[in-house]
Amino acid sequence: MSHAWGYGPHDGPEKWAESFPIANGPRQSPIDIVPTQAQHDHSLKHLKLKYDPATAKGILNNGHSFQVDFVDDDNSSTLAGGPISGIYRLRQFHFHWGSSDDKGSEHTIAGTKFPCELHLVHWNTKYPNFGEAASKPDGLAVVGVFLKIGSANPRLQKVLDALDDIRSKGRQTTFSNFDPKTLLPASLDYWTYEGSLTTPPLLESVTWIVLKDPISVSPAQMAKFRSLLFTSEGEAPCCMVDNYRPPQPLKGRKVRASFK
Ligand SMILES: NS(=O)(=O)c1ccc2oc(=S)[nH]c2c1
Ligand SMILES: [Zn+2]
Repeated sequence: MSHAWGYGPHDGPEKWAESFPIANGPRQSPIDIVPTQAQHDHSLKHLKLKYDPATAKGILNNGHSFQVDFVDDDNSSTLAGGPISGIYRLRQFHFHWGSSDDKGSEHTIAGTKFPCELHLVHWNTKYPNFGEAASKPDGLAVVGVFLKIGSANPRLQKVLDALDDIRSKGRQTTFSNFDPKTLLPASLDYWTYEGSLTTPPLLESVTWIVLKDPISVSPAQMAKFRSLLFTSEGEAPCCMVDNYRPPQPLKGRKVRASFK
């Protein structure tokens, strides 16, 4: 049975529970982060990000977003410290964005939406691979970064320039020698909470680490994101926009802050 899902009126987030009942689970993502309700936890460590640009492998339009994939067969590109124990390997990064600049992020801050959100996806090396880790409560750690409209961000440009080659669903091309650390803001202050994948299968296996400070993106750069298609070559083209899930119920979870 196909569990085809998307972001439209007939297959979007309001319909996902029909095929993925965990959509109504106790630790779903994203959430609205309310800074005044987040508790500063001084035991939270600094994030330790070690990324080797040589592990960048390719860039793919998967029909829901685009992702940059990394070689993850050793500990060349990893996340450690922060709220997690052990070492997590970088698997891929991708984005979520809106059809206009007033929406697009998945997490929100006291109700404020950003035009875009970056997710850097890592898996716990106590498990043999990403697929196994994705089914464990401590299997994944995703670093979320907000993008805010401002001056053009030169660090995004190599990624955006590759989008012309992957306009349609299923298109991929090589993407090498890229350090995702260049996409992070100067401050690594973060909020953290226990959540899930924000797309089906919505597995409740993610320790979320959402950075407080955004990076910039220009309106012209946002137009590049919106030039992608949800659809394959030969299908009626449908612009890839509004590929975000709205905030989900907190259900008693605590959000901790690494900063005062
Ligand atoms: N949007 S996200 O929660 O970062 C995320 C990360 C990795 C994923 O793998 C599958 S499958 N769906 C995913 C969603
Ligand atoms: Zn995501």
